[in-house]
Amino acid sequence: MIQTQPSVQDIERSLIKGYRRYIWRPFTRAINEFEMVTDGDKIAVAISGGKDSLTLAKCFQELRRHGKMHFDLEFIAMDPGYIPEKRRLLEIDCDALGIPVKIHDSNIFEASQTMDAQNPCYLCARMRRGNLYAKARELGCNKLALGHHFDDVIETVLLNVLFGANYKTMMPKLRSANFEGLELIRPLYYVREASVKNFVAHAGIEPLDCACVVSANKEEGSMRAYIKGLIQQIEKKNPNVGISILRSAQNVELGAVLEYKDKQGERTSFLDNY
Ligand SMILES: Nc1ncnc2c1ncn2[C@@H]1O[C@H](COP(=O)(O)OP(=O)(O)OP(=O)(O)O)[C@@H](O)[C@H]1O
Repeated sequence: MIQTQPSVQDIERSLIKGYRRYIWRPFTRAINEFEMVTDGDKIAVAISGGKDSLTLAKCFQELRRHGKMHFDLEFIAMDPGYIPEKRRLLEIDCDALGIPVKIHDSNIFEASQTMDAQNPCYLCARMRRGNLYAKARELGCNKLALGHHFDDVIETVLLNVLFGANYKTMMPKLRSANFEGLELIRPLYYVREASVKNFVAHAGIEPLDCACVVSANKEEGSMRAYIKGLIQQIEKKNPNVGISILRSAQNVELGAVLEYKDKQGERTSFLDNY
């Protein structure tokens, strides 16, 4: 439902005032703690049109305006083959939020379905990432910022443990293996999804939700929804469970695991040094 539209200035003010505690501070904390931005950077902010990336774009605009660092921004959106209404909504939202987005076309929806009709989502995600890196490079950027948030991070940890039989977190930043010199950053790392939802509703924006024409990522989607529900259940007993899951990635004791893999995939068993 589209609500009364506040002005861009009102939205920007609310981000650093009303949402200071829940969005602005955790955003700047992640930027500083993980050293995500340095002077001279040119950052491509990837906008899918969803609530998270729209919020991320506003955070970056405010950081450039109020922060001490000097950096450039590009706002990029890849149209993977959205239906015209979705494409239009993306344009309307960016316009209402004062985000000068550059939209480029691709046929990723169609290509991933043609190449792997059974499981197009995996391919689609990989092609999407590659496409965004390539666009960022074309625009002379050295960083690509994505809208993943705190809940994405902790859900990923549990998805990996409960369904993937591995312990892996989503990293706040990483170097691209295929695009040398490009880094991926996730500045909403400490921002809760609920806060993003509130902010976007307050801004009177109707974000794109699932714009996928396949909607075949049901399995991934339903597992993630299940994990989300699970975390909400546990939060009733332990409101800090989310932080606990996040912190678990900072407290891994190598002396108390059976085996671990290093960056090259080399395995070490506890028996090797017993
Ligand atoms: N078509 C796209 N164009 C540009 N960036 C994209 C696109 N799709 C995804 N991204 C980037 O990748 C991130 C993660 O994608 P994902 O599909 O998980 O998010 P989403 O649920 O579609 O949208 P959002 O994260 O914006 O709410 C997005 O936050 C955004 O930064």
